[in-house]
Amino acid sequence: MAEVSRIFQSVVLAPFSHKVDGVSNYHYKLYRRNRNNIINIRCCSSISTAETTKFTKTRDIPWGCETDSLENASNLQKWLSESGLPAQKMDIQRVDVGERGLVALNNIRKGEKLLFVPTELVITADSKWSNSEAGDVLKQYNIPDWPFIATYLISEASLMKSSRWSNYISALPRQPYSLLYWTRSELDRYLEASQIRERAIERINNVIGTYNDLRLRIFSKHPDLFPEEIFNIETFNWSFGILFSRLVRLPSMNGRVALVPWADMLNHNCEVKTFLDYDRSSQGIVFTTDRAYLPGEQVFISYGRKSNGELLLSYGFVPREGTNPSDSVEVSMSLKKSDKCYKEKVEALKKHGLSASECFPVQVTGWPLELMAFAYLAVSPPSMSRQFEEMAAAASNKTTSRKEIKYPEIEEEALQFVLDSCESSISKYSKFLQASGEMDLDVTNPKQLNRRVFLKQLAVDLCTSERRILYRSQYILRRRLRDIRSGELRALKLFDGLRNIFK
Ligand SMILES: C[S@@+](CC[C@H](N)C(=O)[O-])C[C@H]1O[C@@H](n2cnc3c(N)ncnc32)[C@H](O)[C@@H]1O
Repeated sequence: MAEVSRIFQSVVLAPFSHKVDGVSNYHYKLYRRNRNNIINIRCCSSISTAETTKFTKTRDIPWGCETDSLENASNLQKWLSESGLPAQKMDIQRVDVGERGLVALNNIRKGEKLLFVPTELVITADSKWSNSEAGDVLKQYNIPDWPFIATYLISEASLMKSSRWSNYISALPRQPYSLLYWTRSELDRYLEASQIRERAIERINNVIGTYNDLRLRIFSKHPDLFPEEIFNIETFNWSFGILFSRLVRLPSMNGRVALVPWADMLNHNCEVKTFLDYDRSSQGIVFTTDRAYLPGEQVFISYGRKSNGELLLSYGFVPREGTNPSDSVEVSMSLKKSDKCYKEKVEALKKHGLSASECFPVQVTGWPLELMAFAYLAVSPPSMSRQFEEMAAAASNKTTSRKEIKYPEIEEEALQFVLDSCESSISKYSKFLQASGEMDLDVTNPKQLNRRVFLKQLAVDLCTSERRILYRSQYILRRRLRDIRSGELRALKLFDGLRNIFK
């Protein structure tokens, strides 16, 4: 939900390399409404690193529910009202976008505050542990909020009815949607063209690294409090999947991260700007509507200004093409190894925390200053070596002054370099999109087929939207280059004309 996924990258305990000694293997069931069709998926999946694919004993997640279960949602609703949630103007219902969601019961005005979930009904790193001994041990280790809450959630879930959160946990999806649950071969097969594949692999490895760190440092020393049957990579994948798709950062609570039961039934809409926050006057979690809703309409919030790739990564869905104003595509750019100044340029980039290959986000509306600075550096000749440092600094977004740098003498080459990078990306997307019709011919297992159809559809939606942005950039770049070249041609003609006069 609000801007949390990126934070994870910096807070997980990830001193571990990508070497993994345990790999997860799931059996799970997915029921997914995709646009107008319901696709039913039941399959087995595994998460593995590139190097290792070791299958361990299958362990099912014994808590949570199907992603569209209304029965569990109504038990949650009942428990929340009994626990102090005020009467609501919304109800959990089956919806077209997001399977379950909150639907207006009455007219809701624009600018109205909704929800008022009391802080006692919110899960944070300060929540009371039902197993207080386990909580006390974990607190001694100074664990960051994400892995701390992930462990808390598993601990509470394992206590089933004895946990005060049992009605909440029973209404959480047993298999939340996100790229965390795609196998390595699925990521390679469907997302090869998109940079989001790298982010997904990094995230999967971070979760495994975090779990391994907790296991080595804490769980193995307290097996009575953290038994492996409960605290294992499968349950950690589940709890991190829940956090990625439901945790919110509350700006008015000093940026605390929290799981907010009931509020986390709200689905995302790219056009909506309102988000969840703590309201000091009512001392509850609220959001203020930025449009009116009629009874029966689904109410939405914003999970943050995220690209389609980021939404797929954390939440497992891709908005309809052209509906996400925050959509962007990561374009990869690399220095040429044959560059005479390759070493000096790499050195300059290194000083600013960059490497010879970098990715930059491109939007329909344009590209960042950093991308142009990297392009200038990539094409600059040895005679400009004194400017390498300045270019590398501007390519890194760490500089405080985000001044646009311009080198008219190499602008054409730099734009051509950006165009080449976009075109090489476009060809990867086109290759995938062309082949996607034939991709499933080799499927022999019908159960796998449904999953493949579903994942492929998500990948096709993502790749189509990312390629669309690149097409737009290609158009703008070609026009700029044409203008520069025709300007040069005019200047050349003028020069020739003058020369003829003086002759
Ligand atoms: C915070 S939960 C929202 C409640 C969720 N629908 C449920 O029933 O538990 C986030 C999940 O809802 C679904 N979702 C939210 N917004 C969506 C959208 N615009 N399109 C499709 N699915 C969406 C995704 O599965 C996502 O992982």
